[in-house]
Amino acid sequence: MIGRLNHVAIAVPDLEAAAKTYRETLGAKVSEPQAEPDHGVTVVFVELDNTKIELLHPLGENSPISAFLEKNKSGGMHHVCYEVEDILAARDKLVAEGARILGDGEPKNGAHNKPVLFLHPKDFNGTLVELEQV
Ligand SMILES: CC[C@H](C(=O)O)C(=O)SCCNC(=O)CCNC(=O)[C@H](O)C(C)(C)COP(=O)(O)OP(=O)(O)OC[C@H]1O[C@@H](n2cnc3c(N)ncnc32)[C@H](O)[C@@H]1OP(=O)(O)O
Ligand SMILES: [Co+2]
Repeated sequence: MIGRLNHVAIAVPDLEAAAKTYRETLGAKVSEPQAEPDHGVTVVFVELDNTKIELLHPLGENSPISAFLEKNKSGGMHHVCYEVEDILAARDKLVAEGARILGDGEPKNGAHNKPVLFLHPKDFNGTLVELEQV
């Protein structure tokens, strides 16, 4: 069911500083900040040869990542995103097997304007998993 690793996300306390570190210290190609109000985050993508790093910062009052940054003041690994061909089929299989889909269970378009879902970290070895339909 899951295919390529689409991205690894890191929640950061200072998006501009993190983007500068990846661009200047690590010499990577880094996108401009992209506000994603429907997801309560602003994101920047670091383009690597074999995948992407998504740098995340809270946007708005009810960001789903605010509590995470409260607990992890320097930031930290937040989620992994796997690609799937059919996100509804993936969801139905996961639900049938007892996995918890976060939110209302309906896919919403993510930063790549493709449908995404999130799976509860407690069901996947303490790791927040995002699925993106490609
Ligand atoms: C623009 C879209 C973009 C894209 O790629 O396209 C994105 O990726 S958007 C990313 C931001 N959106 C989300 O993360 C949506 C899904 N996340 C959530 O709904 C919440 O973050 C949630 C429910 C996973 C955690 O929310 P919160 O931290 O407020 O809840 P709790 O404090 O009650 O945490 C419950 C339990 O889970 C542990 N936890 C929290 N976050 C993570 C994490 N990132 N990885 C692993 N574990 C996590 C937390 O420590 C609690 O565990 P406990 O043992 O009970 O302390
Ligand atoms: Co993501």
